[in-house]
Amino acid sequence: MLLERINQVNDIKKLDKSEWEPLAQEIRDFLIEKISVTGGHLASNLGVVELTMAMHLAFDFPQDQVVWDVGHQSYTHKLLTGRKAGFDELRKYGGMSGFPKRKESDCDCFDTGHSSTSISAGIGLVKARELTGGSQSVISVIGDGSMTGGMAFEALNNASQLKSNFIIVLNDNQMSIAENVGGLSQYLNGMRSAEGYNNFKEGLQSTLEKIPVYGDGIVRQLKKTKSGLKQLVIPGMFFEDMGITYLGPVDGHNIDQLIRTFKEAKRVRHAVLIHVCTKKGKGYEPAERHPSRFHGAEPFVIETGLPKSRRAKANYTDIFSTVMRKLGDRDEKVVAITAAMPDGTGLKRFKNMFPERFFDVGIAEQHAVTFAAGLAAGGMKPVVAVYSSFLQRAYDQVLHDVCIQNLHVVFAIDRAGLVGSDGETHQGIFDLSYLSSIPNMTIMAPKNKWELSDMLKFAVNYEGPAALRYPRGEAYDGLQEFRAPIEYGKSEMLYEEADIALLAVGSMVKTAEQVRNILKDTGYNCTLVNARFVKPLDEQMVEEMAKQHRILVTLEENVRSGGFGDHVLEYVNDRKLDMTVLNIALPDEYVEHGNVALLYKEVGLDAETIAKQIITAYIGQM
Ligand SMILES: Cc1ncc(C[n+]2csc(CCOP(=O)(O)OP(=O)(O)O)c2C)c(N)n1
Ligand SMILES: CC(=O)[C@@H](O)[C@H](O)COP(=O)(O)O
Ligand SMILES: [Mg+2]
Repeated sequence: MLLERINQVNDIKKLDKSEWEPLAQEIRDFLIEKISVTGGHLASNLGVVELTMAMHLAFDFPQDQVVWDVGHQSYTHKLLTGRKAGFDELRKYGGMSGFPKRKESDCDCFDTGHSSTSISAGIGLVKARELTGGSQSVISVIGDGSMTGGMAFEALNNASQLKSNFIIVLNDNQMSIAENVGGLSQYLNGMRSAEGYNNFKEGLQSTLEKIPVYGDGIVRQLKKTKSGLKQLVIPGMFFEDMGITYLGPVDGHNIDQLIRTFKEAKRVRHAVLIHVCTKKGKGYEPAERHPSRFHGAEPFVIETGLPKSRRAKANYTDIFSTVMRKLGDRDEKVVAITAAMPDGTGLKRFKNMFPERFFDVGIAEQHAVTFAAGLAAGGMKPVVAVYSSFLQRAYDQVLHDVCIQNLHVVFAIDRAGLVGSDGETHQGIFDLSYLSSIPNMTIMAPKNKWELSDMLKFAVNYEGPAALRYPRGEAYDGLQEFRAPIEYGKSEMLYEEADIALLAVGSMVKTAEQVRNILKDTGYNCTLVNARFVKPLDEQMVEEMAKQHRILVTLEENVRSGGFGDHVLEYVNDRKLDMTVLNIALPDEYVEHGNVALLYKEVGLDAETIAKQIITAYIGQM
């Protein structure tokens, strides 16, 4: 086992060249075996095994610095930097993260999780190197999908001004999570076909040489120009024209070729981009065949590639998907937008049924939102389906382009709340705070699967910006008996008693039901209200509750700061209502990766902890 000899950074350099290929195979086997148990980002990692090995052979970590874009493909890097044992606890609470983490290793120089940040961070490291007189290499590794994000373009624009070495590795596997889309992807496809390019170049050269008297001279002259014939035959030469040297395309599974190219790249005295072509899922047939399915895989059976457990119940994404299809059918004005996540957001079925009304804009949340604003201004009814943590990117677009103009854009915010294994970069725990500060915005959260359906229909028929947020995972199918029509700004009374009132948002209604049962078993009366609307606040309901309750408990799966509870508290204080408010929410902290049920306990959002807190607060009122 070669992997037994890889225990710390740079151990790979002690191997004989003949051992590189067998090591690549062992790394693949290791990743497949471990991820089949823990789950994780398999396909992207299988694609960059040789690329990562070549980097570790050509550079010296931790002196040299690599920034992994998104970071979901950093597993081989982790393996080669002394973290082999961490794979048994990959993405588990207290275990190794699925993303690069500075606190985990000095070989991780920058934390990532959201896409398209690596070139900006890399430029920052380069400038810091220049200012401190360092000599290390700085490398940013970015995928073709992540390269479609606006930040990457902003950074390229800036990188072209660098006067010292900066290496950008563009890992082109023709895939985002789904197939990569758009003009850049087409452009890269053109460059990727190296054979076609080389044939064309040779064909062009021999045609030119045939021109009597002048032909040879033209060819000589062209070869002298900065990028020679390439400049002539590749339209635009986007990177070179910007002042960034382009090297490639390079076979990303050929370690020799990669090392040679890295050596060449190190000599460049400004920014250089190496275009590396890889196969997503390489070496594991199910992942090669279904790279999207194995992008972020649940535990699976290695022999078949099938998930180890089948979901018994529909999740919120499934419900959203079904209702969107119906809405698309009923109303030709309904259009759907995703930023490179047709599968994750559940828009794939809408795409298949209404391809002309479906838009995958690439990993470009900011553009997605302003594009939706344009659609709304043009009379359409756009639904932007997006994960809560990724919408953070588009705060200004929501405010400036949608809400100031009061445009009718619907935000279907999936993965709102704790998402689990992806950890702090992906927890959707800020949206209630960042959205509720924006005038004109309406915010809803469903208590169960039927309410998601009702709220989506309501939002699509409402005039103005409307957001609905729902969590990752299984849709709650309890409380079916409560299905009053959605009324703008109105909450829903579920159980009316006295003394203690629970006012819960979305996913926390289910928890509040459990809390209420615990409290009742302990001998306390307890009202339960489903908030439904986070904005506007149902002030009338709050006033009513102040009449019969000593304590009002707000419950939300969002940070406390700026969240629903904060607004309720503000109202109660402003009106001097005679009632104590207890805000149950997430603390002002980032929540790390781990199983969601466990995380709830850690942050005090589980029913038992909440019930104890309420009893303590209530007794304090006696
Ligand atoms: C801002 C943001 N939006 C969406 C995502 C979700 N996401 C994670 S990886 C990925 C695709 C990345 O494609 P690429 O960079 O080509 O890497 P590959 O998986 O193909 O190696 C997407 C859309 C994200 N991490 N960050
Ligand atoms: C790395 C990344 O951002 C995505 O792959 C994310 O992990 C997907 O999360 P879901 O599994 O919740 O769709
Ligand atoms: Mg890709």
